[in-house]
Amino acid sequence: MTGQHCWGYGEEDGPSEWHRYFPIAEGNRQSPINIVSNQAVFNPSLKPLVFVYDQCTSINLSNNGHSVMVEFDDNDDKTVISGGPLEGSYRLKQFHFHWGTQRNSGSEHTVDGKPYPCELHLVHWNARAYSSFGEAAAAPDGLVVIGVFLETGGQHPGLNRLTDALYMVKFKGTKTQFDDFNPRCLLPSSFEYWTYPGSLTTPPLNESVIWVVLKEPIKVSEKQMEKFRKTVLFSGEEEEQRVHMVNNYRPPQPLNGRQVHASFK
Ligand SMILES: NS(=O)(=O)c1cccc(F)c1F
Ligand SMILES: [Zn+2]
Repeated sequence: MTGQHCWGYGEEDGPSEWHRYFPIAEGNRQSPINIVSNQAVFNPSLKPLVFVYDQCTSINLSNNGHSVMVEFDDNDDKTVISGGPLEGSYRLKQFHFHWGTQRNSGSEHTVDGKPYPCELHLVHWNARAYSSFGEAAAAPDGLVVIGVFLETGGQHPGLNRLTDALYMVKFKGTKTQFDDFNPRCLLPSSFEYWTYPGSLTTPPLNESVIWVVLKEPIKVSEKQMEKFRKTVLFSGEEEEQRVHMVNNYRPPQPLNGRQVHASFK
């Protein structure tokens, strides 16, 4: 493990080892967490979430060795979220996923101890207060990540364009053009959510994220989940070992007295 370049999800370099190079791993506002639904406090002052995604410009789909990610043009306020617990709007930078080997593990957040097979993260940054994503990622109110649970059920038509393109980003460090993908199709019908102050769930684990986890999962088919599990690798094309990208999730971290708020009763 050398600095921010080399960490993973294996025995030697996985979540239990991250504290060696990223001591904030043992901080007091780490993510993910287990959400205990009957301890979440309904906060009537929380506003509805507003997703302004219609003018979004997706750029590429890539495999960064930790997840598969779709990046967006964030040079202006075309694609933002506002409302909810937020002051002002936050710009969409990228979305990515975390998943397991079968349906009883894979998500990062859990609800009453229950994991989902996959979790989508839509990463936004505070472009009003900071001049770059990097600067925002170092600030306590710099980032907002929307967490969406994926549950297995019927096929999700909107996800097919992505799962059909995964073969293009099989290896770590590969990317492919990916235009005109509007992530609104990956949102559930209800925008009810839990929210709490937390961190990135991967190194550098900055404690700069306002988490907004949607209660309603979206349904994807087992076949679509299998595409994630069987197509993309942690390893690069030049590496000897071919290791499927699975179980790229950090387990829940101590709440350390944080309050989880609910937008709903
Ligand atoms: N898993 S995660 O959503 O916390 C995350 C991961 C990498 C970079 C980020 F900006 C980020 F938000
Ligand atoms: Zn994530």
